[in-house]
Amino acid sequence: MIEIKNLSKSFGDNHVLKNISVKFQRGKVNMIIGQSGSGKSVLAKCVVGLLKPDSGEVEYDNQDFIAMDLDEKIEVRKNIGMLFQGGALFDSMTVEENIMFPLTMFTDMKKSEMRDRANECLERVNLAGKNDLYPAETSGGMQKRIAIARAISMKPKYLFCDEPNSGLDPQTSIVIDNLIRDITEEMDITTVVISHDMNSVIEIGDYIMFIYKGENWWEGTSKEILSTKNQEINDFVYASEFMKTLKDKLA
Ligand SMILES: Nc1ncnc2c1ncn2[C@@H]1O[C@H](COP(=O)(O)OP(=O)(O)OP(=O)(O)O)[C@@H](O)[C@H]1O
Repeated sequence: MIEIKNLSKSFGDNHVLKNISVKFQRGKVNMIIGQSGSGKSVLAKCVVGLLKPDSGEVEYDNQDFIAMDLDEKIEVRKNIGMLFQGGALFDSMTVEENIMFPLTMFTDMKKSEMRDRANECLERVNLAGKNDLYPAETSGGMQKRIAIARAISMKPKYLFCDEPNSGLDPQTSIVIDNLIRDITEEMDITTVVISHDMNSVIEIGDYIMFIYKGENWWEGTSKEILSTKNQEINDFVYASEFMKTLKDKLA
C-alpha cells in the first residue's frame, strides 16, 4: 500500500498540489484522473521521488519515503516499476536488452538468469521470441507491452503507469488495460495509473481519485463515479457526447 498524507507542492506562485491525502491499495488498480494541468503528473513524480514536495508524507507500506536517506530510497525504488507515456524504450537496444536493463542496473544476476527472466516477462506479455527485434521494428501496442515487460522484470511491489493508452487504438488499449489489471492481481502489486481515458477507468479502475485544481476532490469506485452528483466530476466524465448519450440511455 502507498499512503500519501497532506502533500503540497508549488512552483513559485503556482500551487499545484494542495494538501492531498489518499491511500493506494495493494493488488488494486488505483487511478488518478483529472483535467489537463490539474496536477496528476506532479503528484506521481512526488510519490516516486522525482520531485520533492514542499510538505506532507509518502509512505510505502508504512515506511516514510521522504524521510529516507538516499540508500534507503534506492532500495524502495528497486521495487517500483514505471511505465512512461510513449513507452520510453531505448531505441539502440533490442527488446531483450531493454527488458534486462533494470536487472543490469540493480541486480547481481548472471547474464543467463537475466535472459531467463526477460523470456518469462516476454511470455507474460505475449511477445515470446521477439527478443532480438529493435523497438523501431515493433508496433505502438507491442512497444507498450515491451515497456510493461521491462516494468515487471524486477518483480515490483509498486507500478506507476502514466497514460498507458496514449496513442493506441481502442482495441489495443483494452489489451494493455487488461494486461495491467491481470499483472496487478497476479503479482499483488500496488498499481497507480494516471489516465484521461474514461473507458479504462470503468474497465480496470478499482479505486479512483479525481484531482481538481490540485485538490483531492473526490474518491471512490468506478461504479460510484458514474452515479455521483458531484458537478466537477460529471463535467469531466460526461464531457463527450458519447458519454452523455450513454448516460441518458441508462437513466
Ligand atoms: N517542473 C515544473 N516546473 C514548473 N511548473 C511545473 C513543473 N511541472 C509541472 N508544472 C506545472 O504544474 C501544473 C500541473 O502539471 P501536471 O503535469 O501535473 O498536470 P497533469 O494533470 O498531469 O496534466 P496532463 O493531463 O496534461 O498531463 C501545471 O500548471 C504545470 O505547468
